[in-house]
Amino acid sequence: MTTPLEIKICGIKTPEILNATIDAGADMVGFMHFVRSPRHVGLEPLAQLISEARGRVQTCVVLVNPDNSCVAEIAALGPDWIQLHGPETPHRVEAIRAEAGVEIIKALPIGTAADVGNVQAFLDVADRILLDAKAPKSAERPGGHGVAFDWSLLKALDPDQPFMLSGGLTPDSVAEAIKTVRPFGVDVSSGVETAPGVKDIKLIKAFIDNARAAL
Ligand SMILES: O=C(O)c1ccccc1N[C@@H]1O[C@H](COP(=O)(O)O)[C@@H](O)[C@H]1O
Repeated sequence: MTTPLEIKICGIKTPEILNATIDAGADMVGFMHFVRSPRHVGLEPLAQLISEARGRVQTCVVLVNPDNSCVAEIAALGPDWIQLHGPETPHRVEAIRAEAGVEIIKALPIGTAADVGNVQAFLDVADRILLDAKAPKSAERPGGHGVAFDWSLLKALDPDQPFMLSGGLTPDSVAEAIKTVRPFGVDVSSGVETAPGVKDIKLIKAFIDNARAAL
């Protein structure tokens, strides 16, 4: 399925929210498998969620610097994508892609012009690049803080290079983000929650509707 804008709703934990998100028109759903996240989903519920979503929406499991056994466990569940959201090097991303046999989204933290310069090194080893805000220094996890970054930094990117945008997007800011940055896709977690890890279907629907209306 080709869509002009790919919309990913991340941090889904329950079948109710999964089904409502699919009904609302998301292109991809993300499941966190990282114990320090308030959106963490263990292996058993993860298997059920992926199975329920299969063929209805693209599925993505978000991992942070996973070891080989974690990669193998997740790959065995058959997600469409694995998102690597930690300090994985290009070499490690390439190895995980080969080991898992699953398409890879590499998330990269953006806070400075030098961070934008890092993107180039991942273009050949990841299937998609996701640009996210850099986590606060004291943070216990590298993403999902609901913090935006300075989108003007992205002017330094090759305009023909597709990327997904995340970091503090909300139903109120997503249209402006799309018009300003022209990303291939958008990704949200905190901005469609009422508390960390608690998704709200009205906010999810508003995010998707506002993103589609921005095109
Ligand atoms: O959501 C988390 O808890 C999380 C933990 C570890 C790595 C990534 C995480 N979330 C991802 O961060 C971006 C942006 O999230 P937000 O919209 O700013 O809350 C998104 O890809 C989340 O999946």
